[in-house]
Amino acid sequence: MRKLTVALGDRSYPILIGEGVLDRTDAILAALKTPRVAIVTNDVVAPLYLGRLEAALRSVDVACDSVILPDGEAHKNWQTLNTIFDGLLAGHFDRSTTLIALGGGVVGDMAGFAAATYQRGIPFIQIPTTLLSQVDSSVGGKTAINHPLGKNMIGAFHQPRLVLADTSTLTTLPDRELKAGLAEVIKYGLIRDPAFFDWIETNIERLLAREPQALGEAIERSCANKARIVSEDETERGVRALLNLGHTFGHAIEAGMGFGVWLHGEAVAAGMVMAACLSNRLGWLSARQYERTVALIGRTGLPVRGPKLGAARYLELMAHDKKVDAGRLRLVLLRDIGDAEIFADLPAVEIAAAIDACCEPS
Ligand SMILES: NC(=O)c1ccc[n+]([C@@H]2O[C@H](COP(=O)([O-])OP(=O)(O)OC[C@H]3O[C@@H](n4cnc5c(N)ncnc54)[C@H](O)[C@@H]3O)[C@@H](O)[C@H]2O)c1
Ligand SMILES: O=C(O)C(=O)C[C@@H](O)[C@H](O)[C@H](O)COP(=O)(O)O
Ligand SMILES: [Zn+2]
Repeated sequence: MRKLTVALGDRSYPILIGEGVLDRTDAILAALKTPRVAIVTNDVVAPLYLGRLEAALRSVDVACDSVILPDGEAHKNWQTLNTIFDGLLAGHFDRSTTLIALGGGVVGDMAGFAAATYQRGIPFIQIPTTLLSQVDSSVGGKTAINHPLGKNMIGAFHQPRLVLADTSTLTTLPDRELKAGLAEVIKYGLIRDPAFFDWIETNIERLLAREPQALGEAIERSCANKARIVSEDETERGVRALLNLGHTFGHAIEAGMGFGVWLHGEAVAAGMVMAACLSNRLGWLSARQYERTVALIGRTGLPVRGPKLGAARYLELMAHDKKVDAGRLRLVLLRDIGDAEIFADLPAVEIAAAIDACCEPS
């Protein structure tokens, strides 16, 4: 088992990574206020892992109920969030209850937001079961739902008490979802960890073949990068914005195509290509490093081009980005592989040209 800590003073919490950590009731018990939990999951994950988690909890006398959400990004909205509140209220869950998110990033973001707001805030635990959620969304306390006009527009920062990333759950994950998770793994290399980028280049076939040792290392190095950034800047006043590389373009793709058509990781992959292309056009990222970026994303089987929505539509959607400051669009761009920076006041004509250059031909 691998263990990391997100260092946030008295709100610090452990991330346990490894095969079988879902059954680590000792860690769960240590994170509970009282032996009562509500598990939030979805109708794909429940038949796979809910019974096992419930049995483990009951074996140590923890009372548990569950709320099962419909699967998918299209359901990351108010209506589904309300079903969590309905379940919690109907079951007379009080403020001493701990909520457990069992599933991918959609379940984690929604359960986390429910925990942040139910009776003004209850503790929660993340048990991520997709690669993307194990390397990114379960760590750091960003919780949210979507709005038709934009991604994650309504949410809160609310840190979990514990993250249990059981790598054995990845055996049931579809290939498309595994690749989507690798987009966020590549992101860490691009924004701050050039040695990790080199390692991914060397090991991408092992990752795609789901070699446990390679996946474990990728998850640990990703979480270590994220934990460090979150510890430095919990609420995105500065360096945390770098975790948004490719996301301003990517969120436009997700909203523009309709939530769930492009997976988050796929949209981020195409968005990172756009960000790298713009960085190259502006003279910051060398042609060689731009080519390496596109090549690695392509070898992963992720899209290296966005859908042809038209640059004007992209820019319209990107204007809703949460990094917009007093009406000024801000984008994360690359000076080099492993060296990212946030920029404002970029020429719109250059942004549009990069989008056009990185979209599918009509
Ligand atoms: N909070 C954050 O910091 C953060 C970071 C990155 C992404 N996100 C959000 O996370 C979401 C994407 O997360 P995701 O990629 O995990 O998608 P997801 O939650 O939709 O899960 C992907 C699919 O895999 C299924 N699934 C989950 N675990 C499985 C398993 N072990 N075996 C088989 N199927 C399984 C899910 O039911 C779903 O159909 C987006 O909404 C994105 O905005 C949040
Ligand atoms: O944790 C963060 O900070 C991130 O930006 C991680 C991203 O991968 C994630 O997709 C996040 O939800 C995007 O944040 P948002 O604030 O743009 O919604
Ligand atoms: Zn993301």
